[in-house]
Amino acid sequence: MRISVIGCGYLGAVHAACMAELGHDVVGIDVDERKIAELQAGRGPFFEPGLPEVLTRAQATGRLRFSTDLADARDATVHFVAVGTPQTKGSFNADLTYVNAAVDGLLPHLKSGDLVVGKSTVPVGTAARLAGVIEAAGSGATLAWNPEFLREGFAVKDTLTPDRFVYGVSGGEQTDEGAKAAAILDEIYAKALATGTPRIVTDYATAELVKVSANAFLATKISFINAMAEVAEATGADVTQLADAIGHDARIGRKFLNAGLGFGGGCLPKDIRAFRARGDELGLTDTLSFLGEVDAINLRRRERVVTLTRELVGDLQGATIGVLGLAFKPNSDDVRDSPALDVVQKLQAAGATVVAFDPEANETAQRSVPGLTTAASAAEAYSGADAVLVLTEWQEFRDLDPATVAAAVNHKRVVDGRNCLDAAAWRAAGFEVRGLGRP
Ligand SMILES: NC(=O)C1=CN([C@@H]2O[C@H](COP(=O)(O)OP(=O)(O)OC[C@H]3O[C@@H](n4cnc5c(N)ncnc54)[C@H](O)[C@@H]3O)[C@@H](O)[C@H]2O)C=CC1
Ligand SMILES: O=C(O)[C@H]1O[C@H](OP(=O)(O)OP(=O)(O)OC[C@H]2O[C@@H](n3ccc(=O)[nH]c3=O)[C@H](O)[C@@H]2O)[C@H](O)[C@@H](O)[C@@H]1O
Repeated sequence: MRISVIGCGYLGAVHAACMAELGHDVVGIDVDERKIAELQAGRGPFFEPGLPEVLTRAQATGRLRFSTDLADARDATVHFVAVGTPQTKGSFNADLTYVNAAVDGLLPHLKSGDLVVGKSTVPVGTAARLAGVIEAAGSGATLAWNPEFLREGFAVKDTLTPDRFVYGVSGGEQTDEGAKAAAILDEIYAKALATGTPRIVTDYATAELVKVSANAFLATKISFINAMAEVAEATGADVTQLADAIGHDARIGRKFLNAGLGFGGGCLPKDIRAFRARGDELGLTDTLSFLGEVDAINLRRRERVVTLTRELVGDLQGATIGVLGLAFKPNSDDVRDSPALDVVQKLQAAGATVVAFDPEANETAQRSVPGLTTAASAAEAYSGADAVLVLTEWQEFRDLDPATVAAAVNHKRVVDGRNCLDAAAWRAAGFEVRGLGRP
């Protein structure tokens, strides 16, 4: 299959490389020349485990190319749209500027029989509108919506072996057009389907809603456990033991019950806000109002870490804080809406001197917060600190030897923002330890 992927960010670059890995002939297109240059050189433009290997392998076969020119999509018959849908400045709505521009830009290059496949996360109703735009242009191309569920840090594996495929097609699978679109997607994903991966073929609206409701559910699960952390803090209970205990119930499950600093990243926060905004437009304000609470609980955790730090050090003004972790989660260099970076900025605003280290996100964090002081290692970040904050649970921070840290800091105080440290071992090394929802 000849494929184009429009937008080569965290989603599109991985998708393009993995489609070539599956044997397809792929051109990845992005307006960002820096990203395309990095991809052409066989490097990911961001940190994603396994991506450079897949890129190098696919490029060596000649099946994967990258370009900044949308006209290079003209030889492909399937066009994945993987551009960003960020939060609109000043509102909760998804900004559809990039999706609209990508589809408009594709129109002159589409031929009869071509399939445009939306992968970006969009408000329900977007696919039907774009299908109308494509139909009106008269090329004979059609549209499917095939939402993506990959997690950063596991993006290659999640793309090649997802938990399920969802195809939103015009009128569902019963129509000729829908059946044809589903057959094309089946051919593209044949390898994963052959291993029994479930596939749900549905209409546009359901496919769009599957994506945003999955993210809303995950965000709700995290905020639920963080609400329990608040209750634990008020009562002396231990939220980690609570999560283990309720997680043994198979109906609840232990995954996504890690209390701590909460969710961030380029998706969960903006997706729950965009879902609420779409709910308002649909007259469903009350129905989705709980997502406002999910958001509020999540943001309170960031304040809580600042409060705990203030309790430990007394006055934040003039205090030196060693911060371990800047990325929104481990195994990523993504700092979009990173809870860690938010805490850093709050500490700075309160007058603290922050020295931060992240194994992969120092650079992205500095781009996002110019003037941020980053260290070349964890040891450099915590040396001389009045308190050490662990804000992203990288394995190397879990593995820190408390005695080594104790010998380097100014005061033995640690805030475990991700409940990832062995509190007893740190206390044994003389540290005052504060966690979120743990005594
Ligand atoms: N990052 C993730 O883990 C996942 C993201 N998604 C969704 O996928 C979409 C993309 O997300 P990310 O890859 O994280 O965003 P991103 O910001 O990393 O990448 C978007 C890319 O699109 C490019 N772009 C914008 N307009 C363009 C145009 N007209 N033509 C060509 N390229 C253009 C940008 O330069 C950028 O490189 C969003 O809707 C997101 O919600 C869905 C599942 C997972
Ligand atoms: O739509 C998207 O872009 C993606 O959003 C999330 O993936 P991702 O943002 O890569 O990362 P997650 O692993 O979901 O973590 C999100 C945030 O929640 C936090 N989290 C996660 C789990 C948990 O138990 N507790 C918790 O605070 C993480 O630290 C992180 O900040 C979803 O998991 C993906 O299925 C989805 O495709």
